[in-house]
Amino acid sequence: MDIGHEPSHTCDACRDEIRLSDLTQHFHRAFSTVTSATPFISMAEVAGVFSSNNSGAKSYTYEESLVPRFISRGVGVGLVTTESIPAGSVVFAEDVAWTTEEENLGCQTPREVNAMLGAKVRAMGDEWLRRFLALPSSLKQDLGVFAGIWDLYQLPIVMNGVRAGIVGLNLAAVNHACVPNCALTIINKYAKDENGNIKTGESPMVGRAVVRALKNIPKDEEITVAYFYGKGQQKARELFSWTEFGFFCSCKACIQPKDVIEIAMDKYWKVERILNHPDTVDLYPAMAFKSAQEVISRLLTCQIRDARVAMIWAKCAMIAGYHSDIARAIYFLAKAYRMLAVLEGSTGVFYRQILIWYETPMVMPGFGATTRGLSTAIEGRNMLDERDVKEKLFMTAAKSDEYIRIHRYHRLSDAKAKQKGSRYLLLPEKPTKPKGAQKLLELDASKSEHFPKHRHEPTTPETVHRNGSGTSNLKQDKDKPSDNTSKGKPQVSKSHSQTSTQETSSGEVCTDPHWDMLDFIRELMADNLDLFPDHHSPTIPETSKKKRKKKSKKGKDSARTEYPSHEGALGGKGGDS
Ligand SMILES: C[S@@+](CC[C@H](N)C(=O)[O-])C[C@H]1O[C@@H](n2cnc3c(N)ncnc32)[C@H](O)[C@@H]1O
Repeated sequence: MDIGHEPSHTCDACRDEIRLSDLTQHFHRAFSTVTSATPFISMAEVAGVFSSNNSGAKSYTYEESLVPRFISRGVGVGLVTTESIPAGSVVFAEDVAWTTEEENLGCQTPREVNAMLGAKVRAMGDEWLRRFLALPSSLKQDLGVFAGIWDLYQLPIVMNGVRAGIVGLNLAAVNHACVPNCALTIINKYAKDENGNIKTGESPMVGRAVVRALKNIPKDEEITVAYFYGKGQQKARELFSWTEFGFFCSCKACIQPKDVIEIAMDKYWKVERILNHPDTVDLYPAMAFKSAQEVISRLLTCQIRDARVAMIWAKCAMIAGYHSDIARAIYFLAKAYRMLAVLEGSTGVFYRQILIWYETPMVMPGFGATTRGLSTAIEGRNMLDERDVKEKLFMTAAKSDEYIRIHRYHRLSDAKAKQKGSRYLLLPEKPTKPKGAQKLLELDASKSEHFPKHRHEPTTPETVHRNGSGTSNLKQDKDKPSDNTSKGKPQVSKSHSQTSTQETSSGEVCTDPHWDMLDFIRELMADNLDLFPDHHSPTIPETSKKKRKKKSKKGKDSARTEYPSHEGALGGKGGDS
């Protein structure tokens, strides 16, 4: 939808990818749909708020704070700010006139082209016509007044696979930059039938252009947008701008190439191919994530915060989805949509697509092809609240062909992380087989330690604390998987009550709510058959039976007082002990 080419369909560099497997095509199709301008009438209506024709609307934009100024011999005139513009602001939004390539080819002579463009421009209204005719052009004599101006100021775009050219009165002075400070979004208006449905067969009508600030733009800086998303090193970008747009890019990044930008652009070009490759997606997911992490950080370092970065986040989400890793997919999609909200506004087409995937990751193309990354949405949302998740998110510790599931990462406390040099402890994928009841309990205790803390889950561990410390130990326990051990071994409880809360030698409380809760309910059901007539005495593991024997010695009442909140939930008195 931003101007430029559709990577999979128009440029030579991308042509090979089209021949790749279905999956790659699927990826491309998914993105070409959302990146090309699609009919979106309501956005045009929303953008109407910013219309310069609307009285009082100008205060929402910075149109009045822009002046045309000579920039350089390479780029000619550009639009420069007369005051600073905060990131995310709409710099200007305006109606644009446009023609499709087909309409141009339909004309037999330059005179016909001029007449066709004249009709388009007149349709924009008198004021627009007047300002259009005031644009200077040396081609008026050769091509005719309208075509002469049009030719100099049009921006070529691709929409739904159709090549077109647009002209806007402010846009006419906005230059391209490979590292732009603004994002350009084009909104199309399509004719509607009597039922309000878009007449897809008809050429779109006049659309609007919205230019948003991608960063804080200081006074006296030129407003630039990406006519195309530059990738590769300067020579490659120059070649592309020449073949596709008819000028040798003379933006700052191309005139004075800096290593940091050149490396980022080159990496971006390579990583885009890596992320699109079906073998990477399927066989080398960790390599894909690591490459993505590197390129994102490089792009951001160069202040490139546009759809290129959002696209990488989105592609990572698709790779995670391919492996049923909902948690990572959600995180990646959240990153993408937050960035797109600034780029496109909350009603942008790409933004809306990503938001749909964020809400229902299962509808992403290719979702669930393998179950290597199996995780839950809750794990993903919890991760959004975590700091320093890079290691877990991008699986930096994994070998290229590995996939480390989210639940294996156990977050360490700051002190421990500093000591270990890593934020997470990587738990084994398949725990070793437990030997006897003791091992089983050990295993169970460790499971409960790294089980994701669900936001909306009842905070069982807090309620089972007997020492009156309330919530204080929950975080400690989470941070210290091995802290419930004394000399490296877990404190194994001897009685039922001790399995739930156990003071360690270090004075910390061990919690094992999941197992005990189940046992407790089973016991309750067994003891109250009249209340639970359907109860068929479930098979209780050996360990539980032993525990029960021991506990029966101790007495049921004591067990109940250990679990006041559970009892409350089951109709008992409840309350903290
Ligand atoms: C919409 S006009 C922008 C205003 C134009 N610079 C002028 O002097 O009128 C687009 C044209 O500006 C030139 N241009 C824009 N960005 C450029 C860039 N990065 N390098 C070189 N020329 C550029 C190209 O000739 C392009 O066709």
